[in-house]
Amino acid sequence: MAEMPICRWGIVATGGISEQFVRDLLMSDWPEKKANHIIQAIGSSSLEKCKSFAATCVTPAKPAVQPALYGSYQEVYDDKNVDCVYIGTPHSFHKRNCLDAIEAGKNILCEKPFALNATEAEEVFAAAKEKGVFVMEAFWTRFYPLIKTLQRLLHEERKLGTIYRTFCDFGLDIDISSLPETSRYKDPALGAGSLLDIGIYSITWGLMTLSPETGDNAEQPDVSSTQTVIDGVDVASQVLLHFRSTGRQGICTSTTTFECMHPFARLEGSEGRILVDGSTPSSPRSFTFYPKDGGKEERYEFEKPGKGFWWEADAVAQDLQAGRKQNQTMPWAETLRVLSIMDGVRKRSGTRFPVDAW
Ligand SMILES: NC(=O)C1=CN([C@@H]2O[C@H](COP(=O)(O)OP(=O)(O)OC[C@H]3O[C@@H](n4cnc5c(N)ncnc54)[C@H](OP(=O)(O)O)[C@@H]3O)[C@@H](O)[C@H]2O)C=CC1
Ligand SMILES: O=C1OC[C@@H](O)[C@H](O)[C@H]1O
Repeated sequence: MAEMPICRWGIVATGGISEQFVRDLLMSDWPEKKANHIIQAIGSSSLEKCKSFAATCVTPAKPAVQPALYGSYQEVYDDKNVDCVYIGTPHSFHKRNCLDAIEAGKNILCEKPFALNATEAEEVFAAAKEKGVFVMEAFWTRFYPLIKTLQRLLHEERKLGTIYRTFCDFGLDIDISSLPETSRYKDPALGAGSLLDIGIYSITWGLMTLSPETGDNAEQPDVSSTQTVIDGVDVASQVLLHFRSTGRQGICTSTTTFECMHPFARLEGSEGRILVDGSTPSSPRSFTFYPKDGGKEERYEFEKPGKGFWWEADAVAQDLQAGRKQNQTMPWAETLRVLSIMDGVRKRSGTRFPVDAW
């Protein structure tokens, strides 16, 4: 058996998600741990900010290795001791950050959405292929043991019999008008909008539960959609997926105007239904199977100390150890599959980013 890999991370940006990621990786143990992680370097727009981030999230964990602290992202890319760069900037910077890291020969785990549109993502993947580095979208939810169990029950054990429909809603109550103009929830230049931020999870739930394959082998569903747009920012999206080969339908909704109800997802099939719950669709904790014949319900609960970012991080460490350039759970083609669905949704409602070609 291969030794447990060690991954030395370079963290790019010191915002909310970087803090959660770093705190998780500095935990000593978690369920099904498959790798060890070192926070090797941190880069920020300012050295002061970087130091303050490290004092808050790294120092209290007393790690054996103290990270190098930088007042720029480039120094992280250039740090010879960094195996993989984690990118936690707002969406609109992902492409630039990825290209810079690739240029320096670094492997990458980049936050969701991987880019503003599929064209941007293709550019990054082409550069990664050319340079021979690993790149993955940090779609953490897909790496939860809950998801793996659910997919096995649905697609291998046929727990629901013939799958008919999936409903998933991700709602957050965000008073966008009260936020500063520079907020990533408000500024279209930063990729603001409910679809790319949280609608991506509802679409992913539709794909994961209705379609057994991922990436290149997966069916691309027909899509219809509408969006509500206020001040150039979509605040509500409904995306309907239709898989021609099976007739399965996904009703995938999201909004920043209202917190979603719980359970947040319902899967229907010929043998019954499954309700999925957790704090948000990004972080599911349990699901319950209700048989159609009125038999006894079956509940599945999953332990999750911390936030649960280590599962994706472990997967990256294992891929790097094995010399893989893509991850099987979140391959490049799957990132493109989701982005092209979201491109279509935005095209239909006319929500454009400055970089969109249409
Ligand atoms: N997987 C998940 O569950 C989550 C994923 N995300 C994703 O992570 C990304 C970042 O989100 P989040 O951490 O909430 O964002 P924050 O606004 O909290 O932080 C973003 C950081 O990016 C850096 N940055 C660089 N340029 C800018 C700029 N012009 N405006 C704002 N920030 C800038 C800053 O760090 P510095 O100054 O140090 O360079 C800033 O702190 C998004 O793409 C989002 O979709 C977010 C939340 C949850
Ligand atoms: O990925 C995310 O999940 C949780 C949300 O709060 C956040 O806005 C989003 O980026």
